[in-house]
Amino acid sequence: MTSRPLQNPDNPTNSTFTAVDVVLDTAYQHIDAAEWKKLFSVAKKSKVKEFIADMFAGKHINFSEDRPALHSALRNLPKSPVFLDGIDVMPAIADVWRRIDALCNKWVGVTDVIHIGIGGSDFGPRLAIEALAHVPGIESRGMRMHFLANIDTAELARILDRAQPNSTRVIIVSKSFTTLETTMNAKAVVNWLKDNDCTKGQITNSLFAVTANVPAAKEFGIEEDNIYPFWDWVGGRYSVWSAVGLPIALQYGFKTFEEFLAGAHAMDLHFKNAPLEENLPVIMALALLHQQQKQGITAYAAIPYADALDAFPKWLQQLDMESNGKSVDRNGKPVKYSSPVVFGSTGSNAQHSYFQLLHQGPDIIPIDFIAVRKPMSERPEAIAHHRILLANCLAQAQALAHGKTADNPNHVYPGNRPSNLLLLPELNAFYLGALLALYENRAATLGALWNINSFDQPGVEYGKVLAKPIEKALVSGSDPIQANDDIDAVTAARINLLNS
Ligand SMILES: O=P(O)(O)OC[C@H]1O[C@H](O)[C@H](O)[C@@H](O)[C@@H]1O
Repeated sequence: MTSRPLQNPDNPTNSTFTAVDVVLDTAYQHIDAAEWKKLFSVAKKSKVKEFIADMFAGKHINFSEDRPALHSALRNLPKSPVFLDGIDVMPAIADVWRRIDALCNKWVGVTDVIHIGIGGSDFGPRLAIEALAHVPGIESRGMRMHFLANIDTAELARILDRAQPNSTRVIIVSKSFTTLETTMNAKAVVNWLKDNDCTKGQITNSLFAVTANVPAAKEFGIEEDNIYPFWDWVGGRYSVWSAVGLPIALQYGFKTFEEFLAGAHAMDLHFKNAPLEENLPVIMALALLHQQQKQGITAYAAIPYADALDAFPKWLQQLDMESNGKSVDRNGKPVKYSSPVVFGSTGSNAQHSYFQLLHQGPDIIPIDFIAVRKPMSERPEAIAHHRILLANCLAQAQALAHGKTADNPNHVYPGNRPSNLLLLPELNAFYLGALLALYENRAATLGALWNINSFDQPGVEYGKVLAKPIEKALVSGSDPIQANDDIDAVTAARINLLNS
C-alpha cells in the first residue's frame, strides 16, 4: 500500500492565510497558481470588490426587497457613521446596546429564560449560548437558557417541566412578529405563567420582545420598555448581532457580547479592506466555486473539531442554503451554480458516521475542517485528549487528499478530495464572532460570484401559505375531503388518513 501524491502539490507555505488570528490553509484544495489566478480574475469580473463596498455602504443590494443588508453595522463598535439613505444608523444601534447593558444589571434572581424564536431568531443565539458555556474562565450567571423554536409541543413541554414560573423571563424573538410557531408558543408560555398563579404585573414584567415589528409586539401585550427593536435591513439569518443576541449578554455579561461583536467587526474590516488575494471569505468562496467548476460538487461539509461548535452546522445551513439556494440570478435568469447542500457535525464523532462516504463514496464532497488550537476544558486530561482530537482532524484531511492504493478495490481510497483547514487560536466570544462573520461574508461573496441575491428567501413562503388550508382540513373524525384548488389528491388522501 502506498500513498498517492497530490495532484497539484502546492507549496504548503503558500497556502495559508491569516485574518483576525484565524488561519485558513487551502493546501488540500489542490488549486495551483494558474488556477488561483483565473479564480481571482473571475472575482474581479464578478465585481466582488465593488459588491463588498456597496454592502458596507448601505446600498440596496437586497434589491428584490429594496433594502440594504447592513448587519455589519450591528457590530460596528467604534460607532463610525453608517449611512442608510442619508441617515446614520449608529445612534439607534448604540441606544439598543445601552439598553441591553442596563438590562444585564437589572435581572436579579432569574432562574430561567425562555427564548422563543425560530430560524434566524433561534440558531445564532442558541449556538452562542452553547459554544460559550465552556469557555474557561467565562463568567456565567448560570440561568437556565431554554430555546423554544418548534411548534411541536414536545419542546414546549420539556422546557415548561423544568422552568420555575415565578422566576422565569420570556424573550419573544421574531423579526416579523407574525411567525406562527413563535406567536403560538409565546401564547402557550403566557398561559403557563397564568396557570401557575403569576399575577398580571408579574407576567407583564417577565415578557420581553426583540423585533423589527414593534407595533405587533405591543399588540401582543408587551410593554414598550421591554421591546428591543431591530430593523428591516437586518436579515433574520444575520440577526444574532442585534438584540436577538440578548441571551449572550444576559448570561455571560455585556462585555462578552461586545467581544462577540468585536470579533465579527474585526473580520468585517478584513473583508472590507484586504486585497482579494488575501481575503479569507473571498478565498474560501473561490475555492468552493473551483470545486463546482472542476469537480461538479453539489454538497460540502463543515466539521468543527470542537464539541462547543455542535450547533454551528445548523446555523451554517440556514446561512448558506437560505441565502444562496436559488435557481435564478439577480436578473431572473437560470443560474449555473448556487449553494451546494451543506451538512456537518462535530469531529471526531462525524468520522464514526458518514466519513466512509466522504472517503470512498462516488461523489466528491469538500470539507471545511474547523479546529481550535487550545482545548476548551481545564480538566487534567484536556491536553492529551485535545492532541488526539487535532491528530484526527489532520489525519482525515490528509487521507482524503492523498487517498491510498491497494490490490483490493474495496480498500482503495480515490483521494484528491478537497478540504480547507480553519484554525482558531481559541474558542471565546471574540473568535466565535470572527468565525460567524467569516462565513457570513463568504456567503455574500458566493452570492456575488453566482450573481444571486443572498438576502431574500421567497421560496420559504409558499409552503407556509399552503399550511393554512391544510390545517383547516385536519380535523380528526371529519368527513373525507376531496382534492381542491389548494389541496392535491395525494395530500387530500394523507389528510383523510390522519383524520381517520
Ligand atoms: O424572525 P421571524 O420573522 O419570526 O422569522 C423566522 C424565520 O422565518 C422564516 O422561516 C424565514 O425564512 C427565516 O429567514 C426567518 O429567520
